[in-house]
Amino acid sequence: MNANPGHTTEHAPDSAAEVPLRNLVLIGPMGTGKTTIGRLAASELGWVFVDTDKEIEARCGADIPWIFDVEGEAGFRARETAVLAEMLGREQVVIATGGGVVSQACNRELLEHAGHIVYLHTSAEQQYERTRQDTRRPLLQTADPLRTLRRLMAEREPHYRALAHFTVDTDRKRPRNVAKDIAGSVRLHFNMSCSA
Ligand SMILES: Nc1ncnc2c1ncn2[C@@H]1O[C@H](COP(=O)(O)OP(=O)(O)O)[C@@H](O)[C@H]1O
Ligand SMILES: O=C(O)C1=C[C@@H](OP(=O)(O)O)[C@@H](O)[C@H](O)C1
Ligand SMILES: [Mg+2]
Repeated sequence: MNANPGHTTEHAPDSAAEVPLRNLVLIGPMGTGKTTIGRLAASELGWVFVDTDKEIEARCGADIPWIFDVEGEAGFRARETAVLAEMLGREQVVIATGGGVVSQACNRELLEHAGHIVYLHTSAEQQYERTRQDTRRPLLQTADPLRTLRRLMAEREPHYRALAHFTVDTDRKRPRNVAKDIAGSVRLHFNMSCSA
């Protein structure tokens, strides 16, 4: 019983899980601009930027093609889950994920408890145009990368859509403008003023 009914106290949450962390997570297929736009969105918001692929490479001391070659995709996915779990525990961070993050049920579960999730979408043709000169995506080193991109999209898109709070089409849009739209959606989601 409260002996002093007029007195209010701050309610301390029972566990850290009750506190919604303010972070932004970019999901979407290869070549939609998660890495490029994530960096710009972080600078719009004044938040820290992290890219799970870069973090995996830094921790492993090897690049993604090497990890796929030596450890297989399964080895890469295990590293990705470990990095994702750690990044999602941080505040005011923009996290660019790799396109395959939604392929693992454990990652999808982690993402369900993340902050604001934005799905970057673009056509398969644009994805192909943006990635075809780059040999650092092992899953696209196939005879027909456009077909691979379409197959991966068919498998993964239901997950992108189910997880996202906000979806942006990046076709024919400048990364800077997309980043501004995303920063606006973050401010709305967390009820932040422009200077927050
Ligand atoms: N909105 C955009 N318009 C044109 N090119 C873009 C756009 N966003 C990204 N790019 C280019 O596409 C390539 C892949 O972008 P990246 O950020 O690495 O994508 P992701 O991380 O989603 O795979 C880069 O060369 C980048 O400069
Ligand atoms: O779609 C995928 O499975 C992958 C996407 C890549 O990241 P980007 O989406 O940033 O290219 C990278 O994580 C790895 O090559 C696997
Ligand atoms: Mg990337």
